[in-house]
Amino acid sequence: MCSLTKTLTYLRYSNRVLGLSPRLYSSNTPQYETLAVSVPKKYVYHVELNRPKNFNTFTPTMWKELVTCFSALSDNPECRVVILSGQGKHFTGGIDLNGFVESASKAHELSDVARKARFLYKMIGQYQDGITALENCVKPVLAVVHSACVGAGVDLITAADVRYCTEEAWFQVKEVDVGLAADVGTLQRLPKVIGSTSIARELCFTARKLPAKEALEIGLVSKVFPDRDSAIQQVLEVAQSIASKSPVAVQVTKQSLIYSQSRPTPEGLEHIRVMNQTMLQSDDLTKSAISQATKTEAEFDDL
Ligand SMILES: CC/C=C\C=C\CC(=O)SCCNC(=O)CCNC(=O)[C@H](O)C(C)(C)COP(=O)(O)OP(=O)(O)OC[C@H]1O[C@@H](n2cnc3c(N)ncnc32)[C@H](O)[C@@H]1OP(=O)(O)O
Repeated sequence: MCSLTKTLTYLRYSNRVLGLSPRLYSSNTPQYETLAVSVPKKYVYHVELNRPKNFNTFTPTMWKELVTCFSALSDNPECRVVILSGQGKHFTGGIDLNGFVESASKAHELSDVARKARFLYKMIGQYQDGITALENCVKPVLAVVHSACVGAGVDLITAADVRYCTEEAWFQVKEVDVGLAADVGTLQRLPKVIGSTSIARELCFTARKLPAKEALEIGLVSKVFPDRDSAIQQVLEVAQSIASKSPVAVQVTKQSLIYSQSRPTPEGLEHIRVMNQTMLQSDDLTKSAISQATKTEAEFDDL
């Protein structure tokens, strides 16, 4: 082996062992089996569902990796905003039906109803955690959907902060068609996201395909782009704009929105009051004020 090949082999090996990838904007990009993480711009992380040959369907590994990945990004001071998209033909075809049948059939190996129930209760909880990981991540998550977003995909994107899609994208709350009541978030989040229980219930009961145009009309997505590349490019600009602002202000804003979405207003007000009795003392406040007054860009410390 020539010395250059040896060096490259060593670098690839040490990066893999250390969980690092040689990226320009960060020294901190762990890789996963079902998710690809990159850092396209400073402070902007891109998470891609990475099972393109299987339409990015959700496997037991993917549910677990969503938790690990979004929890790591939440804790990563170099990350200020996350873009979530899918590789390949579709954003996602939902849960991997073969894997799901296999996992669920493990319950049937148990002889007693209480033990079967406990097994399934745990499994559903683990899957719910994979979706809720997006909400628990204090950095804003911007989802970009192209082509199909089926079943678990809708659960996933309704836990994101902002949603965008391409013109040929479509959404389907498919669960009733496969004999399930959706149980990892759509029933709880979709009505709040679109602000219409009537439309949400119609979509959940009928499992009809919702095209991009209608998704925009009902407020499921903020904007529709011609194709995936232009969508990612434009959303990258939104992400950079968010990343340029005080991470204290942005992250506490997300925490307050999430906390308040399922609580009465007085509780939300108390929560932000307690948060801001500390956060208003941050240097970010002064830096932002100076930047606004002088029309200059502020540099904020990592958070
Ligand atoms: C505790 C429970 C937690 C979560 C539960 C979540 C529930 C769900 O996610 S419900 C939704 C489940 N998904 C589906 O029902 C997928 C339905 N499939 C489709 O809509 C389409 O196949 C497609 C994903 C949009 C892809 O369309 P297209 O590009 O036209 O390819 P096809 O020819 O339809 O499919 C090719 C091949 O892929 C198989 N396949 C598609 N999706 C899945 C899947 N989710 N799991 C397993 N296999 C899937 C499809 O059956 C075809 O297989 P062949 O053997 O080639 O026929």
